[in-house]
Amino acid sequence: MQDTAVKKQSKDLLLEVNNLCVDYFASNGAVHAVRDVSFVLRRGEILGLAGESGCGKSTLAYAISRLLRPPAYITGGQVLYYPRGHEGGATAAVQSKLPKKGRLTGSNGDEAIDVLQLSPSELRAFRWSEVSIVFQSAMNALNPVMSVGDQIIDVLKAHRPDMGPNQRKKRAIELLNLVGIASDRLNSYPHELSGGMRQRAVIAIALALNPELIIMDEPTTALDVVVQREILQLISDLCREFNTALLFITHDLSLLLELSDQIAIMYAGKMVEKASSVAIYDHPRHPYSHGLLNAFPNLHGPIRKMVGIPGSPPDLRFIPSGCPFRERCPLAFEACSEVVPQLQPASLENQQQLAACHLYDRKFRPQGAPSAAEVAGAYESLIEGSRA
Ligand SMILES: Nc1ncnc2c1ncn2[C@@H]1O[C@H](COP(=O)(O)OP(=O)(O)OP(=O)(O)O)[C@@H](O)[C@H]1O
Repeated sequence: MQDTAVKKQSKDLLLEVNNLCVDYFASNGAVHAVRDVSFVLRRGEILGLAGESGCGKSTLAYAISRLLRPPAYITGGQVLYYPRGHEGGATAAVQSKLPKKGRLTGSNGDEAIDVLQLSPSELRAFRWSEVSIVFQSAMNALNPVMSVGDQIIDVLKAHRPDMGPNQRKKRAIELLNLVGIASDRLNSYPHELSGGMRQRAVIAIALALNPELIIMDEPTTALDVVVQREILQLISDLCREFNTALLFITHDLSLLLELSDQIAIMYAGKMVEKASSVAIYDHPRHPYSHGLLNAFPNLHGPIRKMVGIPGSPPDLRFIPSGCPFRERCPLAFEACSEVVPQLQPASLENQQQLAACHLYDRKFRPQGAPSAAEVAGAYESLIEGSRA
């Protein structure tokens, strides 16, 4: 029974990122923006990526979608994409543009595409039909001199040559309705729509070709809180309805708690914790995750005392030895400046909650992991100390 379950789970793999590294070769030194990041994303899963500004979230998203431009270079690692089977909803025209030759065998034994090796034409097919990308301030990226309907129809024209004009128009109306925009807005121009509606139109375009994965980088930051929540709910409902996986990036961890199945937390280019949203909310293990969780107001759950994290992240050109968070960590000890911690299960009870922190490694801390209260207390003392 268990074997079948494990096999089925691994069959659901959609994206596998292995030891990805990205540097910006700036004139004043190489900025190590993404450092040895590994994670998997399953079909239909919503993964939230959080971390302070500058920790490498956008760079990671650009690297996965092969949108990096010099001076950014991928200096190591692998991005594997597991294409859907024949039963999937993709159009045959689009499927055929993905390479058949040179496929690798992924970690679950299935055929995988090596995204970092795709040719420009394969990349175009991959980006629209398999992966849609919505980047920061996307709602201002709509073409101001084209109606929203025509912008959707344009995407269909380019990628669905099998569709006739009537089918394309019908699909554009269907997509607008899906995101809560009435059909009579088909001929509206972006300036005739509110910010929230423009963002909905962008989501409709992202969904146009039934992608398997949508990557969204801070898509709602320009909106007020109420509209932001409506849009997040819409995104989550649509992803659940179509079993679309979502990689959602924000610096606001509280937004991710409701939206995501899994949350990954980045600090100074590294992934420092990955777990289900419930586990992160109930008991964040990495001291950085704890600090981040208490740095934002939360609309639900018990009231938490907002404390913030004193100090600032390191310059990514000169990353300190050992744990990159140690200089701000209230519980850092000797090993933290000597050994780089690796992501590993943080507790025996939950092997799926991974943290890159020596506090959870018996080799370095034989007395066992600190309790949540201990981490909170250590933060309070740190803050008191920084005020004194
Ligand atoms: N063109 C560039 N040249 C040099 N360094 C860069 C360049 N673009 C980004 N960086 C640096 O790379 C690091 C990661 O940036 P990135 O934008 O990926 O972070 P982020 O977590 O997405 O931040 P934000 O939430 O502010 O978008 C930062 O330290 C940033 O200063």
